[in-house]
Amino acid sequence: MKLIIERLSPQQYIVKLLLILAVFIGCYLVVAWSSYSPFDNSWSVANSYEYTINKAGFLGAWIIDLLFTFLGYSGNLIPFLMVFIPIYILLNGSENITKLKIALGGVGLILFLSGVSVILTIYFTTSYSDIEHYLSGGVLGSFLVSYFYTILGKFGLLFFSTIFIIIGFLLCSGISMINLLVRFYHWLIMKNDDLSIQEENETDLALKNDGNINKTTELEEIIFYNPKHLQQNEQKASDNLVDVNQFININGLRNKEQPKEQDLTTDINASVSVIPDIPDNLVQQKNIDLVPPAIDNIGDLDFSHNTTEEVLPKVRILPSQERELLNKSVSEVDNIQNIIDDIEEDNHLALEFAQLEEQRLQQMAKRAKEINAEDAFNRIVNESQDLMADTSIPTDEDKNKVVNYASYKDTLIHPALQQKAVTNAKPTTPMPSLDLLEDRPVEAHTITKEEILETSQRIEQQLRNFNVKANVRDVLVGPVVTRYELELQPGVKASKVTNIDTDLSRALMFRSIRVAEVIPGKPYIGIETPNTHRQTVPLKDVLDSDEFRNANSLLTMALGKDISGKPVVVDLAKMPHLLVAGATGSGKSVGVNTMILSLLFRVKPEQVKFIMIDPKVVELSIYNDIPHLLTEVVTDMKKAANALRWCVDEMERRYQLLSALRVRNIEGFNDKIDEYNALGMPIPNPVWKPGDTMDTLPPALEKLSYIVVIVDEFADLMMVAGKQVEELIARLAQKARAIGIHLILATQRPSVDVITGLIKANIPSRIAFTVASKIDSRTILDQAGAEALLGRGDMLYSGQGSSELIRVHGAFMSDDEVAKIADDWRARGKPDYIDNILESTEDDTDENLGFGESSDEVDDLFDQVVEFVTSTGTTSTSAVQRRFRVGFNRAARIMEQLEEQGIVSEMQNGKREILSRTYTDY
Ligand SMILES: Nc1ncnc2c1ncn2[C@@H]1O[C@H](COP(=O)(O)OP(=O)(O)OP(=O)(O)O)[C@@H](O)[C@H]1O
Repeated sequence: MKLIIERLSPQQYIVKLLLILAVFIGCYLVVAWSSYSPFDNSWSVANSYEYTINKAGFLGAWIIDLLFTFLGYSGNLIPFLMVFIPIYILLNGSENITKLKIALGGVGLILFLSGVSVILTIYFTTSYSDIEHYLSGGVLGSFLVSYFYTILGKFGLLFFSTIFIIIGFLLCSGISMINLLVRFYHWLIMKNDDLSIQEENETDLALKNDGNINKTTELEEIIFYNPKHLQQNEQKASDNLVDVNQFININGLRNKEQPKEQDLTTDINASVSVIPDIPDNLVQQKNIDLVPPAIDNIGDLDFSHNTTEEVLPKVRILPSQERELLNKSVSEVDNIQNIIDDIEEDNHLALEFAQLEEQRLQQMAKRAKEINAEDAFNRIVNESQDLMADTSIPTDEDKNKVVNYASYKDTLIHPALQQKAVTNAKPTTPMPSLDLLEDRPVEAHTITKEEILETSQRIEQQLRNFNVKANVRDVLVGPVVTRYELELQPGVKASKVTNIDTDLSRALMFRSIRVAEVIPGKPYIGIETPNTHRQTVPLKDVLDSDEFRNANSLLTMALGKDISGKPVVVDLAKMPHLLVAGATGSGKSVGVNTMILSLLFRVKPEQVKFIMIDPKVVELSIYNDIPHLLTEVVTDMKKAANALRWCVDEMERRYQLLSALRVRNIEGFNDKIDEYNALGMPIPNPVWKPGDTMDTLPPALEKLSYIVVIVDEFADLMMVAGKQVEELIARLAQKARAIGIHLILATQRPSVDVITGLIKANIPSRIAFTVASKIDSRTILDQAGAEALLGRGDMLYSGQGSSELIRVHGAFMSDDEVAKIADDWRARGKPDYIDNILESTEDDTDENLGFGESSDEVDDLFDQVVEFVTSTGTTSTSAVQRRFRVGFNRAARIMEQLEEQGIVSEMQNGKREILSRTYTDY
């Protein structure tokens, strides 16, 4: 049993002692009250007996008589109040008692008793001259009534008495009316929760005991309990020293979604990973006919737990499979030879089958000849041969070569090295189906209500040790973390809790905790603690949600699930650019893939195009040749800078088009094109010049597609061409929103030389995965928090410059799933690459790009540009570009030279200021 030792000051000791004394006096009065007789020797009556009837003696009789005389019937309350009020105070923290509280309590009691006495006098006294009134409202009631009756009347007396009773009660109890109602509401909810959990437990236990349960129920709800653990939990609950805070509202503890039947074959893979050893007595054989898991899964077993006690109490598992799997781990590895023998026997059977088939075909050919249907027969045979090409049966001669050559088919390239192992048939559905993603089972929660209540108490206790008084109000059990929502005592700053987060996580023995200072819509702060067993969030679950399906925007992307397990869906068009940063291995690539796949499930190539930049080569190359690409995945960083430059040029071109059509954005532009096409009057391209294309007349305008530029490792790009890239990105980020170009920049180096002030100022939406330090977190989000994340897709999202952070558990998908979707799109069409995206323009040769260039050489146009800048007051690189008809890079380089010479300031928030208008000074 755990003891909580509190240190008390001498004053607190005295208060406690007085309260205990009051309880004893109260008990004495209760005895006196129970044996009170109006004929006893007492203050108001004197009888002829020598002895006292009252069991509490003369004193007891005397006090009770006094109470009755002065307070009437309400005197009955006093002995009981004397017992219960001190007990209540003792249980709820006598250290909170102050003189003011005592004074208010006293006043409250007087008001309460006065109100009650008046009401009793009015309703229970037949006549004011009657002696009875001593027994109804007492002297107090009769005095108040006789004095105020003429002033207030009966109604007035009743009205004020009721108000006095309410005010008196509130003052005595020290609670606010609103608080009272809120607590009552919480109590009601808790009760419902208790009932449903009890029902659930009963169902589960019934299932466990009932051998004749029907199959569907069995498939949906097989939950095994470790009896020892249950016992421990019961013990724990009864051992709780501090009273369980009955107003804690726990949400999300139960899994709302039950696994589907088809999930059950894979269910076992997830379940066994936490079960090192299940005692035989827990294993119940059920007659479920399911495919046994592949032998590879044995490798997934997690043997890090040493005892079954550590195994969490509720585990969703299929017993027959689990036993099979465990047996296999030992026996099948040894019996590989047997398996090979089996395969050989299978091949033998296959050969026999082939021979029979051949005979059958010969007979059919003969029959076809007889009825002159040779053509039809040949066609059928050819089709079926095509179908069987992949599964042709080896002959005896080939049998020995199977291992070496069978899978090469018609090519000399090893299948592992083939870019596209299979050429898929063109899919029939208009968009890729979600069936391409794996069905991953919903994993059961392993945290119990008792654990939650115990942790709540530990959190409150630890906070109290740090002089923070707070009470846990709500608890939210999510897929990866549990959030305890605490109400801080008025006047306590949330930052006080944030400052002690490390000490708190050590004291509470959690790997890390995160303090959410603001919970939108609630007056609480949140303490997020990691769950012992984290659930994976499957991408399919998030994409298959109403939130994703019903989103209107074309550029809607799913991120994962929030703390309560609700899908989080964001709109890239509104962001309008996104910065993703996190330490290596934190889940960035999976996160970026989630975003790309969300788009690939929604958009057609003509609607959205991608430019993918991937210095790591392996991350995005899987998307090569999908029809959405504007150019092949860029891995050379010099070319990547050209791609960004192309985007800037495209942006300028689009702005010209928008202004020619007098529309404000890409949506307006596309609507206008649709409108005129529908009228049969396609709009000729207004910015076309002869020679731009082979046409002799301006070609008709087509709808513009959105362009999403994804950079997987932004730091590499910055290293190769820092200044240029920074400026290009700043220009795109500032202006590209209206014309539909959006950037997603990911980096694993969240330092200020990569995520520069200029980039941050222009990219308001950020995602931070786990990082090493608070400083890194501040670099990304402008606030701490990301250092307390748990890795593997755990992220904080801050949208459109908002300081409010949403914790999201990223969706997960395997590389195979990504490949399947990319293959699906490849089978639908070929990309239409634009040739010059990666090429540098004439004046943007390597030298001019700034790679290896000497900054000492002043550009030929330098003087003219200075004159232009100082005379017009413009410092925009694009203005220089237009005025002098040079490429962006050259113009940017000249501006840098102007900066070096102190003529213009350095770029701040995408702008430069003119520092000197008299160039002759230099
Ligand atoms: N949402 C997720 N759910 C579960 N596991 C995840 C999730 N995201 C990532 N992981 C796990 O974390 C590992 C690392 O993820 P990922 O490769 O995306 O990290 P990264 O930040 O891109 O690393 P690097 O920068 O080194 O490429 C993955 O192999 C995967 O096992």
